[in-house]
Amino acid sequence: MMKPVRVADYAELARAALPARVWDYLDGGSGAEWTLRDNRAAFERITLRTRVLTDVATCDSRTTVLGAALAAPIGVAPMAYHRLAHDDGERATAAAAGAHGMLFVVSMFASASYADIANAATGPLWTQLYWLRDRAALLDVVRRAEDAGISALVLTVDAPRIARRPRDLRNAFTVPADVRAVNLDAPVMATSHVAEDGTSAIERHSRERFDPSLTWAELAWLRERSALPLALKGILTAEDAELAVAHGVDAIVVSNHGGRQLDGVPAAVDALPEVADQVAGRVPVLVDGGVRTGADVLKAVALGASAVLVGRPVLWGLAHAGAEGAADVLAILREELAEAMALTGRPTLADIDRSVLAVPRPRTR
Ligand SMILES: Cc1cc2nc3c(=O)[nH]c(=O)nc-3n(C[C@H](O)[C@H](O)[C@H](O)COP(=O)(O)O)c2cc1C
Ligand SMILES: CCCCC(=O)C(=O)O
Repeated sequence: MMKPVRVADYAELARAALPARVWDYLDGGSGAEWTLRDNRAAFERITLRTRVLTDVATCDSRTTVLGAALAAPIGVAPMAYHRLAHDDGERATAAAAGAHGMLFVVSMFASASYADIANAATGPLWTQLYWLRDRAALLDVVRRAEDAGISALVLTVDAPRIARRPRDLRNAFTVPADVRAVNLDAPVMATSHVAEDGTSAIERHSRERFDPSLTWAELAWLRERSALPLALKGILTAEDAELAVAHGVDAIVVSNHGGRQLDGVPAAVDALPEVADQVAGRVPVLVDGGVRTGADVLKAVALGASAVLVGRPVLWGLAHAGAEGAADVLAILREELAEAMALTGRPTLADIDRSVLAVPRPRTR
């Protein structure tokens, strides 16, 4: 292939670089992958209203989210095991995000230590958590993150367990022995590496270790033990957004886990207005799922997002060319966002409101 010029170009490069079963784990979704497809289709249904002659000589995409100063309202979504994509793993991702003034949300299942990631980082780092049955192990991860200077916690709430993902079931997917979630103690992790026909080790592992009995009231347990800001990731309704604010959460990430949890929930960008309207600016609202172009970022901001998170494309870049590939993916998004701002006549993020959105075209499917 010629030099990649669109984020989507990196998908084919990554597929060619990775073993099929690893590609399937990164690329795949749950069920019939309807929600996975709709995350993209929903962005493509939204058309834009341009304004002209507004002086777009300088377009400023800088913003601050939970104290993190960003060059653009873009971050890397938490994803497990970046070393599946490239040996340099999360250290490369941290360098790439930092090079573009973007946020990196480190997964609880990162394959590099928080300390090593922080050493490679030049920008803000948050970390994602799953609520483990073993509270001591959960707290241990929080302490490691705090010690490394991580500045916010993102609790994922759409995964009381990891959903059935047909590709991983067919492949009996296991995490390779040399790729480890090193911020979790070995005994906690053991089952992720054990093969068993017709099962996914990740799904099995989540059933053993994640605590599905978590309720709103118990969030206080974590708040009492860490002073870091707390975001909830995986909110899709106004009701849960209101509960999150009522429980003192500092930010919300509207997400369907990249179409990897309940198949049949709406596209993330379609759920965003409901959540943003309910929250009404009380806390920042972020969104992830299907962001592949700078215009997608602009659409999300118009619908009320303070920032977007980008998942798979960062791993595509890593798989193709390590830190350089991941950095190029982020560079393309940043350049395309600046272009979308200029060509819609919105030179600042504050100018990007719903007036930039045309009435969505009717669905044709
Ligand atoms: C390979 C992979 C691993 C993921 N691991 C995690 C994780 O450890 N924790 C989490 O909260 N979300 C995880 N996610 C979900 C992402 O944070 C994010 O919601 C999703 O990938 C965004 O959609 P996109 O890939 O279409 O950009 C993972 C997604 C992928 C593709
Ligand atoms: C046990 C690791 C879970 C990673 C995850 O959230 C995903 O694959 O979507």
